[in-house]
Amino acid sequence: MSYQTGFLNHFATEAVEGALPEDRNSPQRPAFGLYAEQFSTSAFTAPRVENRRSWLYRMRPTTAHGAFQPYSGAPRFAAPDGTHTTPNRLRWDPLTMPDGEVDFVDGMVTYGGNGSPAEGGIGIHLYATSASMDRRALQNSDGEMLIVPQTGALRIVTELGRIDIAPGHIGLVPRGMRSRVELIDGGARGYVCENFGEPFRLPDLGPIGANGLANPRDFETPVAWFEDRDEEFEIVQKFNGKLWTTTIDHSPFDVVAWHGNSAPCRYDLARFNTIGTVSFDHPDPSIFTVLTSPSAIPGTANCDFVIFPPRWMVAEDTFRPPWFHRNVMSEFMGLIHGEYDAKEGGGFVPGGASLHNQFNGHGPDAESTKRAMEASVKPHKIEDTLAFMFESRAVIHTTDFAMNGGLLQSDYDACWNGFTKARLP
Ligand SMILES: O=C(O)Cc1cc(O)ccc1O
Ligand SMILES: [Fe+2]
Repeated sequence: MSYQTGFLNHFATEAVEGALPEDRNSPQRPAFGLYAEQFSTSAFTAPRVENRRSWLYRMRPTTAHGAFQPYSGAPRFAAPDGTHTTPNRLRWDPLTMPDGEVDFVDGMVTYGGNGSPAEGGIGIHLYATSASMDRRALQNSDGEMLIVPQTGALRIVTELGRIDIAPGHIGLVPRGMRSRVELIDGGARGYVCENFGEPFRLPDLGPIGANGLANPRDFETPVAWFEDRDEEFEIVQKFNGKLWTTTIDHSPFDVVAWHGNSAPCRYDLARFNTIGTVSFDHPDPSIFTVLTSPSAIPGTANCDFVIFPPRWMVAEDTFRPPWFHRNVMSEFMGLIHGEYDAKEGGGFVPGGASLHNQFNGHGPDAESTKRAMEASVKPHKIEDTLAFMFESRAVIHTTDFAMNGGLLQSDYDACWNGFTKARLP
């Protein structure tokens, strides 16, 4: 597998020499009879710094297909309808692996979301899959997909090339781009943030300076790759919250060359340059932001993707775990491996998830609080752990599966029982 490095670069790549026009985007007759197609994930007139588009040179135009029909698979891949929205703190056990052959599309399970593909917002999904997608592709017209594997490595075949992601990596597929998810080493499970808002980008660094957090050069975008297969392929399209299907008589992965800045990429979270306090107090978790999707309100994200990676804790005279907290932003968390430092009492396990919706109090469980208050604050390395958060400006609505699917823990609130009352002088 070959990659080009950099975040949002203007890349140029060809799988066959001479396929990529050098001097213009749309020659009268592209090389070898290829067809030029512009793929736009921003409005044509978006400011240059926001403008995202690529030019694809493919064996057949994407237009050659019949009408899409409603798709009847993927029974749990559907936005919440608003009837299960709750202020309660929620925590879930991991998904069980499916019986039989279930691919990435049919194995998607929506837990929550907010907004809509038209107005922005996010969809939050977990997946459990036992089979590679074969002769079919997913086109998500509603949102960009941030894929966070928890077990099992994935090969994501996209129109612009292939990326491999194992647990500890993330993959990012642009809105509207076709992709196929293949399993590299058997069954796989993980999380997906579907971003209806502004595409993810690196956060500003402010006083941190020109370097740090996720560095642009650690993002990897595939080189052009195509397959020449004259067989039936199904295209499953997510469009305005619903799934549709159509069939074409060839592989949609027939892009021989492309150039541009709207492209899939992967990132190894181990490359994250984690920054924290070297004096006192626990910084706000925004210090751990990998990628952000801004809203129209400055500094108030449609979605922040935040990680809690291995790191040194050195703060003095400080309560080191996450503090107790009520937040205008809503917080959905997952755990890739290890233990999260605010939940040492157990219950938040790899593959599981939690939701702390807008303004509902949360923070370290009683066990973590006790340990942190009694600990001697010597330098201590938090190791073998990787948690993350999808943080969003609007309430996260939950689905029927999230509330009644058998994985919701009934006793989550109890992790905050037993705090002794302060004794005043
Ligand atoms: O566990 C959480 O809820 C996420 C979180 C982490 C942190 O370090 C500080 C605040 C916060 O909300
Ligand atoms: Fe929080």
